[in-house]
Amino acid sequence: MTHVLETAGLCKEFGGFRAVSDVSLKVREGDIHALIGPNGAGKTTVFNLLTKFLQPTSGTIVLEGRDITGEKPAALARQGMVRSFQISATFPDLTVLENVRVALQRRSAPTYAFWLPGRVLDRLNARAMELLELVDMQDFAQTRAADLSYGRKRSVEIATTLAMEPRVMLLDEPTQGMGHEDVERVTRLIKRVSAGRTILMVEHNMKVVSGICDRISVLQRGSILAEGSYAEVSADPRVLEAYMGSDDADGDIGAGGEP
Ligand SMILES: Nc1ncnc2c1ncn2[C@@H]1O[C@H](COP(=O)(O)OP(=O)(O)OP(=O)(O)O)[C@@H](O)[C@H]1O
Repeated sequence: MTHVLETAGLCKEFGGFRAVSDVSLKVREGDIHALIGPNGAGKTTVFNLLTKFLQPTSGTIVLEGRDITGEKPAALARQGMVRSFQISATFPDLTVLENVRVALQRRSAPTYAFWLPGRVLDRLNARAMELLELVDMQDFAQTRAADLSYGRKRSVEIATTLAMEPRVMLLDEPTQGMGHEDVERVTRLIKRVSAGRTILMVEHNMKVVSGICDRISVLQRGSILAEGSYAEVSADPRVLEAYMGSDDADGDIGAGGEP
């Protein structure tokens, strides 16, 4: 089994406080891998380390065999790892199609071009429509991004992330703040766009995790407590104990969470 993303002994200290401690994470190629854990466990910090928003105190991060520990965030996208929802914010006054086209343009011509030949624009529009179809947003192509519901905005963000052609996609709480219908729609969407790529996501909603994730790493107090399938980690007494007394209502792994 090939590991597309691997950390070894990853640590992050803030002042004297160790938020992430000796995390060795192995993400298998093609998996949807979830990072879960009670509030304050260190999920966001690990995510920020992986995407280079934070520099580790010690440890290494290897992407597809290359050590990326010292890389800048922007360099990662060129190397095939893209984080959604942070760098791919939508432009509210542009239409959905224009938003995806801008993302495609950024990928194909990083230097700003004022004018594009018609045939280039046609090609970008055709590809943008393909991506919108992939996320079920083709009927909203001419809608202003600002006029979309929250869940549909996130679908557009997934399309703009896909425009970067990521082999590894990092999703930071993709269903956070969504109603039941949007959660189901975005969950289906993540499953669909996972074809041919690897996804690592921080997710609190256990229905989403149990429904689509192949492998789960459970963090507690900065360290990996357990790893495995949902069935394995949800049956692990240490995991149940870690969630016990946590105010992480959605993440109450002990409350079941079958798809
Ligand atoms: N910049 C910082 N400075 C100091 N402490 C920090 C900083 N960022 C995070 N921490 C601390 O590190 C620990 C882990 O935080 P982190 O946000 O990574 O947890 P989390 O698992 O993502 O939590 P949540 O589920 O609540 O988002 C917490 O105790 C937090 O207070």
